[in-house]
Amino acid sequence: MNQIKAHKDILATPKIRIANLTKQFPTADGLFTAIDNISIDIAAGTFFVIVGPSGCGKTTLLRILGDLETPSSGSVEVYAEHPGKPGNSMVFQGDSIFPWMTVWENAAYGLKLRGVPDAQVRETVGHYLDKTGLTKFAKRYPYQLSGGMKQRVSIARAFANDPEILLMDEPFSALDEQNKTLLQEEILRIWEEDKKTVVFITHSVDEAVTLGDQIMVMSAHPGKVKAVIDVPFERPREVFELRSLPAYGEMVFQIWGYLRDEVQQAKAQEEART
Ligand SMILES: Nc1ncnc2c1ncn2[C@@H]1O[C@H](COP(=O)(O)OP(=O)(O)OP(=O)(O)O)[C@@H](O)[C@H]1O
Repeated sequence: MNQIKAHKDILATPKIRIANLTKQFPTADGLFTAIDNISIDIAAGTFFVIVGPSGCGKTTLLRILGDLETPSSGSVEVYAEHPGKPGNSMVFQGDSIFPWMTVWENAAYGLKLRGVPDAQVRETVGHYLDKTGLTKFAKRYPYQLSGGMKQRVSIARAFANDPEILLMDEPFSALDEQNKTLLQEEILRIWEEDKKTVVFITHSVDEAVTLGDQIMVMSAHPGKVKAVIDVPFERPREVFELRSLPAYGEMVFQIWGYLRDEVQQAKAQEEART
């Protein structure tokens, strides 16, 4: 269980504190180090994006933040501002909504689970279905939805749940380019409302620069922090406007500079294994 701190400690501390975090998995060949001594503080209200080559430990880190894995050593602390609210909500790539529930029921799931009064559930779910363009589809089941719409349900559910932190693992990676851009615009708009602390994994440097306040580049296995870069672009952001700025292209180029060697190293590691 992540350590949750009381409100009085919050002003003096970041929202998420990762300290000397290492994760090893037992394998047939001995211990495999997926994450190697990562330390980072994430301030409240930061849209924090993680990029790194395949297999560098991004998902493992997110799963530890989400209490789905335990650290081998070191610690992860999430500072709770509203005790009683859920610690985190996760959005994964691909299908992560319940196929037997309607859009509305899926979005309301977290709130109902913790006994939020019906009127408040109606208001909150109505708000996020509206924000994600799903109001008309509230009574549909997932099999009646496109991939982009299913991801919208997942996002509506995560925001409606109102967690301390939002964890997103490549939520748009399975979508086509147009849908991806639309969802990036939507998430920017929704996030702008209450600026929750988000940790977001992506393989796309463009997506990282479009969405993020800070970008952490991880090294190839074993996963370490290679660089943490502040993204200076003002908010609210418009995706196309932002992408037309020369400074945007320069930033993408800079992040690629950090990432390129790591991607090559990860490829070489993979080839050595096969
Ligand atoms: N339960 C496990 N047992 C053994 N090894 C594991 C386990 N979970 C993950 N790993 C290994 O740890 C490393 C990091 O995995 P992880 O899924 O966190 O990487 P990733 O950066 O998210 O990769 P990708 O970008 O391809 O999704 C990989 O080499 C993976 O095979």
